[in-house]
Amino acid sequence: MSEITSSIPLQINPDLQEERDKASFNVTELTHIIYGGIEKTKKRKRLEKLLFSDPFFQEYQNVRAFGSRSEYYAASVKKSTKIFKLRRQHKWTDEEYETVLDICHDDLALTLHHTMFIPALERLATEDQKSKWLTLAKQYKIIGTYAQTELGHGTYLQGLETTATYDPQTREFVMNTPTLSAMKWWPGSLGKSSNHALVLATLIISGKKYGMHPFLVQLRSMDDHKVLPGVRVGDIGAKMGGNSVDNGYLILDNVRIPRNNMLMKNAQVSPDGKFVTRGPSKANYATMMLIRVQICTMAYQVVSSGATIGIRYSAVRRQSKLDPQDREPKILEYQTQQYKIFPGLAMSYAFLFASRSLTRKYEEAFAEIQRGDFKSLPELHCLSSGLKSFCSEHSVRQVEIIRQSCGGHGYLNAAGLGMLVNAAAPMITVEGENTVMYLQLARYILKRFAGAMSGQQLDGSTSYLSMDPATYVCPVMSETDCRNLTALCDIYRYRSYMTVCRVARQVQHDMESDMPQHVAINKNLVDLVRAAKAHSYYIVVKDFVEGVDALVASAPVIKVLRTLCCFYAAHGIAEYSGDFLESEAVGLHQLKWIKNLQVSLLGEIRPDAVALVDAFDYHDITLSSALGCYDGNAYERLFKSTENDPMNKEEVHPSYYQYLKPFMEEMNKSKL
Ligand SMILES: CCCCC/C=C\C/C=C\C/C=C\C/C=C\CCCC(=O)SCCNC(=O)CCNC(=O)[C@H](O)C(C)(C)COP(=O)(O)OP(=O)(O)OC[C@H]1O[C@@H](n2cnc3c(N)ncnc32)[C@H](O)[C@@H]1OP(=O)(O)O
Ligand SMILES: Cc1cc2nc3c(=O)[nH]c(=O)nc-3n(C[C@H](O)[C@H](O)[C@H](O)COP(=O)(O)OP(=O)(O)OC[C@H]3O[C@@H](n4cnc5c(N)ncnc54)[C@H](O)[C@@H]3O)c2cc1C
Repeated sequence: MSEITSSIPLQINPDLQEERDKASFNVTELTHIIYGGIEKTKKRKRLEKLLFSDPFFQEYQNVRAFGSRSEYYAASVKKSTKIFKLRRQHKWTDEEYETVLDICHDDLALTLHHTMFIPALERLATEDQKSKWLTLAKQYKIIGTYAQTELGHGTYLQGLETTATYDPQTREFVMNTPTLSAMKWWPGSLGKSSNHALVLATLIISGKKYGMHPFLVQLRSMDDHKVLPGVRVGDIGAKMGGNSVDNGYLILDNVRIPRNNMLMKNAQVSPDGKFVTRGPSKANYATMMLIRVQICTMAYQVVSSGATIGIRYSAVRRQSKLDPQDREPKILEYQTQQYKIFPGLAMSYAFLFASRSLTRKYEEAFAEIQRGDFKSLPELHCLSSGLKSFCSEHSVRQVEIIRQSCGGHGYLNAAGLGMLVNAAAPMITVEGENTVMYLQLARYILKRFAGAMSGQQLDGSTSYLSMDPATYVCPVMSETDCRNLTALCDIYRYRSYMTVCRVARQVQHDMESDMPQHVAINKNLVDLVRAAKAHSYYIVVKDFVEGVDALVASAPVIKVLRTLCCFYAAHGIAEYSGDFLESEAVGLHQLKWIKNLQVSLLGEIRPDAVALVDAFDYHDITLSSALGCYDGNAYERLFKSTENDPMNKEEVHPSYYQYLKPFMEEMNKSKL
């Protein structure tokens, strides 16, 4: 009788325990730093316990893995409503609620209600409108979404075709979808869940267009959820990931809404049809900016989850031989394995500090904007556009590398990595496609560079563009200098300066050669994106260095974070060495030293790798990975996961009787 069972051992896998025993620092201390203090960590733990003591959250994982699209959506609606009810029952603050959403770590069917609908009402509605709709939305008496993108246009907002035509007779707006390409297409939670939508449409008064504005439109009956007259709405179909969300389409046919359903904080239409604006026209883009900032935090969560799975699994998986006399080593011992996974580990901490710094800047600027002071809006727009693109691009790519590093098992849904990559992939597209957002940053950088050239003193993230490049000497004079974080940061800064300078001069030269501006810009788009990427890389490295420098922590924690920071910076220079050489931020000698350092740091990080991911303190249900579980019993958990596979329900699958049996009978009878 075989001894093989799918029961999970109670003890931690000794291979993982061994890793934890040799950590050079206190993991709990680092966890507190990550979550913003001991109280916050404790609160998160309490919330985790409360949520996951409900068996539903475990069952949900099975539906997610094995259910049909419709079952998965239904379970996710259930999950959303459970969380909403718990929020009310326990009177969670906004911060506690955000923590719960982080713990849940995956798309809720009603996600748009809290990620965009409520924030949009908060930012775009007048106080009167807020007291009506925001209150209803926060009490879940209405469920809404943010319907901006159309089949024909997502990026180019000036191209949106949905119209809101003011009728002064009835004091209503008439909402219309004039063409196929004008139908709303993509908004999350639109297809089946929402009964209201914030529809972004072109305002028309007396035949004149006044740009894009937000209109609150009821889509479904509050009695039976049936679609209202003039509204056509549905789900747009299965996607690569995020299939718990009903991204939808919406067609409006002469749907009339009261005048007061236009959100009028930034622009108003008076009863007799007069249009008045307050603040800059881009104030209506405020919700997008918020989510761009949040995507940086999501990118941190994505890459740190991937790193946790990859590192824990690599510490319990043994394969092949290093020392012919010894047993098979943990795959984490292979330098190549470290080279695949440790960049994701270092990136996690880099993005933690960068997203924290960006969030702080956003909050400061938002407070100013609330007071009617918009001066920091352009800087914030460009910083958030660049970092949103940089963090999403790098995190998704890195998690895919980690998935590959887990060999065959990484390809299983039970590993959690494929689902993570597919769920995270849209971060690259949503809230502004990355290339387009990099170009927004590049446009800003070019203007600032031109300002610096004409003697303006710059401040904010681009202040370095007023540097005198002639004074630059590579600050790495010897191999030991390579560990100097400020020196590494200076190298990034100079690379960015030179990349910006080169493209700015090229654009200027092209324009001086009588090329129309749009032709000159398009001819240099690739280099403009390069400049935006170089700038964003510099900002992330700078935030990491400054974040570690400012940390109040024990010496071992500071030491390990400095090592990671050094590795992150050195790795980037090694990976993009062509750019760094071309810009003469480093010479060949420096590059060689930095590459040596990059590889030798792998060995320094190795003993602390497991502890560094343990510090993220992800709950097993949050990670949802047989390979990345805290106890390291990966094989048992993989085998256990097959029990829930509906394919294994019957000893003989019904398809046998339907197809295989008759086929085999026919084959057996055949004389050929
Ligand atoms: C394990 C953890 C798992 C966690 C979960 C994992 C994964 C989750 C994955 C994904 C889910 C992520 C998030 C979920 C939440 C929401 C879902 C997504 C919702 C959406 O997806 S919702 C639609 C978003 N859809 C866009 O995002 C459209 C992008 N397209 C634009 O945004 C514009 O169209 C633009 C900017 C390209 C051109 O706009 P335009 O044509 O009007 O302007 P123009 O080019 O003329 O520029 C004139 C002047 O405005 C300035 N300017 C522009 N924007 C500004 C702003 N915001 N603030 C201040 N200034 C701004 C410029 O800088 C310039 O300034 P200047 O003139 O001084 O140079
Ligand atoms: C999962 C998911 C959820 C979403 N949720 C919502 C939602 O809730 N609400 C909502 O309103 N929308 C939503 N969207 C839509 C999303 O915001 C858009 O898809 C996004 O803004 C990109 O626009 P697009 O699809 O028009 O891309 P496109 O602009 O068509 O991009 C296609 C290509 O064209 C290039 N391109 C376009 N313009 C330029 C340019 N000016 N310069 C250089 N290159 C350019 C891009 O770089 C890209 O390579 C969602 C999308 C997804 C995938």
